[in-house]
Amino acid sequence: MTDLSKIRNFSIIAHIDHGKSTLADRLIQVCGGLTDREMSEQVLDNMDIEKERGITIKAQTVRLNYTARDGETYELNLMDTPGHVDFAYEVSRSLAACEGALLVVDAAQGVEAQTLANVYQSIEHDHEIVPVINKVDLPAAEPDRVAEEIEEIVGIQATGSWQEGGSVHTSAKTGLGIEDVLEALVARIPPPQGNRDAPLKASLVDSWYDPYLGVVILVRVIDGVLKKGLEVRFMQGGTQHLVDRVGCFTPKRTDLPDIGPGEIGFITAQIKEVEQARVGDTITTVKGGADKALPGYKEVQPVVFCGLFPVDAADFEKLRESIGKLRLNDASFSYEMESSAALGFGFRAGFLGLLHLEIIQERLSREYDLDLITTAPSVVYRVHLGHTKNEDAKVVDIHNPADWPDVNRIDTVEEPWIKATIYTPDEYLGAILKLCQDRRGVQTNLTYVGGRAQVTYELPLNEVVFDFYDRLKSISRGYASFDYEQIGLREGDLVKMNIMVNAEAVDALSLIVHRSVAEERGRGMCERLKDLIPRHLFKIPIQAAIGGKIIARETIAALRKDVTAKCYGGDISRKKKLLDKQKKGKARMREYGNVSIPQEAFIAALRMGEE
Ligand SMILES: Nc1nc2c(ncn2[C@@H]2O[C@H](COP(=O)(O)OP(=O)(O)OP(=O)(O)O)[C@@H](O)[C@H]2O)c(=O)[nH]1
Repeated sequence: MTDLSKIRNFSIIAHIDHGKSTLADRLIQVCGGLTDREMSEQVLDNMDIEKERGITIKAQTVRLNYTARDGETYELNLMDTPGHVDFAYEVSRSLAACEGALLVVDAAQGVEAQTLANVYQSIEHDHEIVPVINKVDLPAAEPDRVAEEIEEIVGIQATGSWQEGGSVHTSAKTGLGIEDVLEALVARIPPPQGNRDAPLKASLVDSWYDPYLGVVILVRVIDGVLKKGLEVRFMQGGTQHLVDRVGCFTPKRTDLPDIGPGEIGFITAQIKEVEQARVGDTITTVKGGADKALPGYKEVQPVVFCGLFPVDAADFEKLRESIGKLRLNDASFSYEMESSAALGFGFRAGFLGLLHLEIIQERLSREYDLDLITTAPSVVYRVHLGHTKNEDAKVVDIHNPADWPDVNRIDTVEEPWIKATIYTPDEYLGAILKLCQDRRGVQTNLTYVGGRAQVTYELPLNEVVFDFYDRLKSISRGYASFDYEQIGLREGDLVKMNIMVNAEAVDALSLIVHRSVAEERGRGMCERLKDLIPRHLFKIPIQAAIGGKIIARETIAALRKDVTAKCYGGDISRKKKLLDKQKKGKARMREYGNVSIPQEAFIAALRMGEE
């Protein structure tokens, strides 16, 4: 157990690509945590998807021993935090476990919106923030300008040398300035406080499933000592467990005799499901435990929902198994079985946000080799129902258009809103304002900082879950950054729009939309479907309707005659091949009002496209 004054707990805040992982690797290398060969792989981002998309999903912590220039050896705990708004709660729990943070800013790019959100959180946790201006080796680097920008935008000192309270200049690539980062950490980040003799209080920072160890729990001990063999109680979850392993990551897993106050480490306790080890819970001893849990616990609720269906109906069991496995490691997404006339059996799943949805979807297709159809994402609507002869008035939360109540019973509908902060080079501002305006946004602020604009909008979440982020990226050629937080429910004139093919409603294409944009969306959808559905022998009307009212219509003209009949006269084997091919094709079609709709059409129709 280390003397409290020799411990430093910190996290790294950085915008994607500003060099967080590279810097972390360097810190590990300097502290001798790994050999060169082991360093050849980036250590902190360990999932494929994280690597490819450059996003850290699960927090990992590394304990480093650093012998400083003062001759003392310090225990540095580096807490990696997920870098995306969808995981804001996990971020807040990780930050709460630290006393300080490194703020890494690219010397050529400067401060970005997403960095800001995390910095503000860090400031809220009373962190000592050490600015690190990275990539000073780049020809385009302007460390002095960026230092001024940090002062101006973030409001912390960044000019001057790090010894004077300014920023550390580094190149994580060449290794320049890495020791200065470690010295600045030791000198400027305060040591943790805690009482070894008080009842045990440890904060559950993160948990994940390990096939060999079961659920691994990352903890920050506040008071008391965590040891193997201790009977512990999870104060929020209400369960009891026997601690059977205590340790840390260096980054290799290393067993320890105990974890004392101020320290970060992991425990295992024969827990089978991450659901039982909820982030934010307080761990104490069964005997003589603490009587009050640590503040800040929150149960996370999914906010974005969508249907997940296998393209090949025969894959349903495989999908069920795979979803179950993923859920073992991620208690924040939920799912239940759903069936759709168009898409067969599948699941309705809930996510923390769009990125979370994409990650799960990608893992299902990549790790489990599943071909999936995802229905349009939906948010949770609060619907107020009036009373009827037989039923009292009541309030229901709806996240599936299929469950939308009868219009006549609906009094009012509320929808979730967000506050979005967008940070963009000037030249794209006009197009971005238009996009926000088109999505029912209400502008609340617009400021300019060093040739870039920061604009805040209040937007209905349902306008954002569609393709807002993709559109934003495409109109700003990738330069705009976007960040959001939820700001509660507001009443809205929301209606269910059905899409009918040959007079039959296609359930998978139903949407909840605001009345003001319904016609435009309906028209877009009908136009796309017209191109996506092959011609049949009869005329096919495609309609968008709200209740009984048709708001948009397209017609697919009939094929005049059976053109295939005469093409393939003689060759039997060729004809057979063709029939086989047709049969396979049929399996991927869905019948609606006698119309065969190719599977691809659903996917393409749901893509909002470049309207
Ligand atoms: N020239 C230069 N490139 C750097 C430096 N530090 C990192 N990079 C490069 O910048 C890119 C992003 O670095 P990462 O360390 O993956 O960035 P990150 O902030 O961890 O990004 P995410 O993990 O994607 O959030 C990589 O191609 C690095 O090689 C540096 O000091 N100089």
